Amino acid sequence: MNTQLIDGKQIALEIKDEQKKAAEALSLKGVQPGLAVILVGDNSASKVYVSNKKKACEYVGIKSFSYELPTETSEEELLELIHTLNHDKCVHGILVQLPLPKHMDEQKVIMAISPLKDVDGFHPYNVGALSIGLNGLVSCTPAGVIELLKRSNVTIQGKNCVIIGRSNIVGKPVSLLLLREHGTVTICHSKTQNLELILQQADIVVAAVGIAKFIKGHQLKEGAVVIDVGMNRDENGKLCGDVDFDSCQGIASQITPVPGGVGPMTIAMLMHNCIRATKNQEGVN
Ligand SMILES: Nc1nc(=O)c2c([nH]1)NC[C@@H]1CN(c3ccc(C(=O)N[C@@H](CCC(=O)O)C(=O)O)cc3)C=[N+]21
Ligand SMILES: [Mg+2]
Repeated sequence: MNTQLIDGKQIALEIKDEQKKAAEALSLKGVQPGLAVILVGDNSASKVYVSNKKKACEYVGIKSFSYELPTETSEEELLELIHTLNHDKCVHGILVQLPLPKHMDEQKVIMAISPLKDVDGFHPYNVGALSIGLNGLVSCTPAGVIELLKRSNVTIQGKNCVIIGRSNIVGKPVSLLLLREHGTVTICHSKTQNLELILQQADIVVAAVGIAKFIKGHQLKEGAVVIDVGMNRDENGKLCGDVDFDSCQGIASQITPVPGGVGPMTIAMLMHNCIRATKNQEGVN
C-alpha cells in the first residue's frame, strides 16, 4: 500500500483563496467582513495562534480588530467588551482565544457571544444546532477534519469512522459531523474496552486524545484513512500528533502530518466562518 499524504497546508491555502474571492465579491457590494480577536493574558502559544489568525485575515481581506487585555482583566470587563462587539456593525465575528485566565468562567464568556458572531462555533446554540442538523456555525477544527476528508476524495457515507477522544472541542463535534455525512460512528475514550478491536474495523480514524504517538500503524486496518488532530511535543520537544506517523507508512491509504495537517485547516475554516457570518448578518450571498 502506497500511503498518500493529506497536505493540510495546501488544502488550507485553497480554502483561504476561495474565501479571498468571496471577500472580494462582498467588497463590490460595499461589505467589509470584520473579525474581533480577543486575547486575555500573555500565554505565548496563544500569542502565536492569534497572530496567525490575524495574518490569515489580512490575506483573505477580513478586517481584524485586535484586543489584547492584561491577565488581571475582570470577567465583567471582558463581558462588557463582548457586549459592545455584539452590537458593533463592523464586527461580524468574535473570537475569544482559549484558554482564559483561571479567574474567568469560559462557558459564561462563550455564552455572552452572539451566536451569529460565534465564529468558533462554541456557543451552546451552535453546538445544539449541529446536534439536530440545523445550519449554524460549525467549530473550526472539526469542520477542518471533514473538509480534509472531502477534498481528499474520501467517502464517509457508510464507512466505519472511529474517533479517539470525546472532548467538546474536537471528539464530540467531529462525531456529529461524520454522522451528518452518513458515517457509522464510534467514539472511543479513556474508558473504552477493546480499543484495538474497534480500531481494526475503522475505515476512517480521527485521533484527538492528546497523547503523543498513541496510535501505531500495526493497530490500523490496511487502507485506513488517518486524520491526526493531536498537537503534542515528543521526547525531543518536536511537535507531533496522536498518531505515530512513521509506523503508518505502507498501512494507511492516506494520512495527515503534524504539523501541516489539521492545524492550518483550523485557521482556514475560521476564515470560512467569518465570511459566512458576514453574509448572514448583512443579508447578502
Ligand atoms: N477560541 C479559540 N479558538 C481556537 O480555534 C483555538 C483556541 N481558542 N485556542 C487554541 C486552539 C489551538 N488552535 C490552533 C490553530 C492553528 C494551529 C496551526 O496552525 N498549527 C500549525 C502550526 C503549528 C506550529 O508550528 O506550532 C500546524 O499544525 O501545522 C494549531 C492550533 C486553535 N485554537
Ligand atoms: Mg488544532
